[in-house]
Amino acid sequence: MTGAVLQIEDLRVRIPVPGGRWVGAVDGVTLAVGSGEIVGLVGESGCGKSTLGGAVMGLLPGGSEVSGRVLLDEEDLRGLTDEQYRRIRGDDIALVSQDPASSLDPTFSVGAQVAEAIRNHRDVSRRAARERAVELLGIVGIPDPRARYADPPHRFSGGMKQRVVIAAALANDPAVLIADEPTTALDVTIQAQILHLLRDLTVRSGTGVLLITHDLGVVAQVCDRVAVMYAGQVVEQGTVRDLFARPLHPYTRALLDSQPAAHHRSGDLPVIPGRVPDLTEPPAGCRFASRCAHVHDRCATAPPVIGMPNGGQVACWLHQAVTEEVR
Ligand SMILES: Nc1ncnc2c1ncn2[C@@H]1O[C@H](COP(=O)(O)OP(=O)(O)OP(=O)(O)O)[C@@H](O)[C@H]1O
Repeated sequence: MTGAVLQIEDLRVRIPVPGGRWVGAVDGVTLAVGSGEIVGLVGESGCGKSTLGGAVMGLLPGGSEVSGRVLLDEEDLRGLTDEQYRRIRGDDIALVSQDPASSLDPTFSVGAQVAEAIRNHRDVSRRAARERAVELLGIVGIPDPRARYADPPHRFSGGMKQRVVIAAALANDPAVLIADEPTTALDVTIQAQILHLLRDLTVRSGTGVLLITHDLGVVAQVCDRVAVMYAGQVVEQGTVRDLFARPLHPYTRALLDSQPAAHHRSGDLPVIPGRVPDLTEPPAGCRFASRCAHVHDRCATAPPVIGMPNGGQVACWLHQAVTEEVR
């Protein structure tokens, strides 16, 4: 993609674990997010989604080894010092995570926290930051924001807290927002409101969003494109419309078939028979082979990434005859 605000190229992340071993949590991921675009990153627990988000945010477990490139507006973030990273975090790149309560300081008012997010990165007066914070609280749908400015987080519901977190994250118009399961802790109706809020705000500001979720229902609601991650690798990516209408990878199909029905509790995880392989010793060849109904001798060799005529990509031998290899 040209003009991507976030371009991830052949990213690999290894995390050290006891016994001198390494978890290859992200293994050769290439992915782009355009301005104002929402790209869903889906997969079961343990597939490396949060580690990928952490690599973009510069927030990985100590001792992790990273290779590949993470370009933010064409600048490679991988060479940044901790201090440089601290400066761009909350400014050029921002994070909204699952639990709004842990993102907010219980001892400060919500308004002060949004104002601080502004003053950490902008040389503005307290008064100007306060006015902007009131405005932002209004934009994210906090009723009567001037009156609620001084209230501490515990006076807000989970959904309202997440709105405050979004206000703080978008305070400085970041180029990229990493939203890691932003609605998993919320009930279904509130979930939809928060997702639509994110969609409206980021499309309007041109912020590119990487939306990490295990829930394809969330992807269907707000994403433009989606990347399906399995065992540290992206196995399929494409537009939401194409991928839902015609999933190509057997893992994508299994994920779609396993999504909890609408009446189930929100936050339920998909259930696919078998489990994600141990990423300290990933299998050679296709990593989904042991769970795949279409497994074949050739799956003992890692499949190529194949470009489809509609612009999508899939890493599966089933489609090799269809078009050309991308890499
Ligand atoms: N701090 C850590 N120390 C050791 N291993 C880790 C650490 N963080 C992640 N991992 C491992 O990296 C792999 C990918 O984990 P990650 O949390 O990125 O996956 P995920 O898809 O985001 O899962 P979830 O949806 O449960 O958050 C897993 O095998 C996990 O055990």
